[in-house]
Amino acid sequence: MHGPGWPVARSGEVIGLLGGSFDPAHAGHAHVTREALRLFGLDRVWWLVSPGNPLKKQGPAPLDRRLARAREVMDHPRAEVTALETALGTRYTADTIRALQRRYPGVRFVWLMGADNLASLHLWDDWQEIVNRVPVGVLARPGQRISARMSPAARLFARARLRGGAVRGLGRMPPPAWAFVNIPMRADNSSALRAAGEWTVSVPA
Ligand SMILES: Nc1ncnc2c1ncn2[C@@H]1O[C@H](COP(=O)(O)OP(=O)(O)OP(=O)(O)O)[C@@H](O)[C@H]1O
Ligand SMILES: O=C(O)c1ccc[n+]([C@@H]2O[C@H](COP(=O)([O-])O)[C@@H](O)[C@H]2O)c1
Repeated sequence: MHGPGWPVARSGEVIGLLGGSFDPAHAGHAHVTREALRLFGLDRVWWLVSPGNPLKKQGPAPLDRRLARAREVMDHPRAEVTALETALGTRYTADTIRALQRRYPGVRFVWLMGADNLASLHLWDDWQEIVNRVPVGVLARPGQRISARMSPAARLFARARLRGGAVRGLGRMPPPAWAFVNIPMRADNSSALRAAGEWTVSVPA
């Protein structure tokens, strides 16, 4: 049983987790979510709208505002926008995954991310534990394919990489298992939207 506000998942379901600042959410996030649902054999995807990326110095826009925008952008029956990290009181991904596995026993979680995050995964707290706890699905992003494939994480876990048709079974593979998919890429990014003044960090009066 989960209290109000906790997304529902049945035992045995495969749930992709897309963590991010979503400051603001954009069509690139929605695109990678649809591709992940299609390619990795996922039942659903939950967006984890972060209280704040632990590696970023500047805090993001208020959570409620980011959640509202994310819900406008992501409209899919099998995708859900959540503030789970705020509810769980976690900020680091390893802590979030441990907490979700405790709260949802029997549910299979898959960590999803763009190629830029694979390139810097080795800087995350307990990053090897993340890869050893859940399968990881990586989606191509412009300018990041080579840095991601040459990254410390890709090298250390080279033997755990799935290829070809095996990628479809990612969610049911025992970790460590990861896949990189060469989807049609979209250049959307939140930094550009902030720089263009389309998303101001200050709270509206
Ligand atoms: N266009 C995109 N293609 C592939 N992956 C993406 C794309 N945009 C975002 N992602 C992935 O979605 C997740 C959340 O991204 P995030 O909220 O940081 O957006 P962002 O556009 O990367 O933001 P910023 O420009 O502020 O760094 C990350 O794993 C990121 O790699
Ligand atoms: O756990 C960490 O050390 C860690 C370091 C950097 C980023 N992350 C997570 O990576 C996801 C993408 O972050 P961002 O800010 O690039 O959208 C988000 O869920 C962050 O919490 C996690």
